[in-house]
Amino acid sequence: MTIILDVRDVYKRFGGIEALKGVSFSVRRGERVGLIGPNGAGKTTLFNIISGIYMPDRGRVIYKGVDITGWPAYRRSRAGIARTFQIVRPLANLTVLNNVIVGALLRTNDIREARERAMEAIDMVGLAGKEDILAKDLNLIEKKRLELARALATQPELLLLDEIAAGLRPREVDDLVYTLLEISKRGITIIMVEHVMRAVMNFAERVIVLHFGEKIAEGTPREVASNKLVIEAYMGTGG
Ligand SMILES: Nc1ncnc2c1ncn2[C@@H]1O[C@H](COP(=O)(O)OP(=O)(O)OP(=O)(O)O)[C@@H](O)[C@H]1O
Repeated sequence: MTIILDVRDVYKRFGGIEALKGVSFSVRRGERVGLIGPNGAGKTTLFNIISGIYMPDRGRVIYKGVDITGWPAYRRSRAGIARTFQIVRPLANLTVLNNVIVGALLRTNDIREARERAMEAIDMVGLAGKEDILAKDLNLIEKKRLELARALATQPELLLLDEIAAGLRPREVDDLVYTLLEISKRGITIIMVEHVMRAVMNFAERVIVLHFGEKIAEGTPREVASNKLVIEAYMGTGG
């Protein structure tokens, strides 16, 4: 199986805080990976480094065999790396369709193609029929689906989800995981940063655990859930 992403010995410091201390891992094409860890473990920082918002102090990010460590975010987006954000901020006064078209336009300048991609993405996330609703009139789960559609409209090969299940009820979490599994079946590689264990355990094939900027465990959801270091990390911080 081909490796789509290879994070090699990545370090990142913010002033006196070492947010990442030599993190390495690989992700296979089409894989579903969960990235967990207590608050402040470095998960979002790692996403920011993969998506090009931050540069690492040391280490490399290899995507599809190419060293993209120095690439700006827009270039990574065009190369097929997309992400959703922890706090969903759709353009409130635009319709669902126009919000997703804005996403699609990151990848193409052709408005007709952008519209087509947007309609496909809206369908994939289960918002078909809601194209003309204003984003501000959606409920939380619909806003999450819209955020997902905006990322999908860029036609990603690698999708980074930052706490997409936060704030949802268990039933909504399960519905969203179902949608994500369907998206994964299309061959899109997904890395999920998540505190909602119900989502990670039902979605991920493999889970990577960060704690104080270091990878402390990696394995199937069942393996990491019973890992002593992981249990101690969560108990120690209350995270
Ligand atoms: N831009 C920044 N400036 C200063 N410190 C930062 C910055 N971004 C992250 N940090 C610090 O780096 C550490 C890792 O933060 P990060 O947000 O990556 O953790 P996280 O695992 O995503 O946490 P959470 O689960 O709470 O979102 C924290 O101590 C945080 O305060």
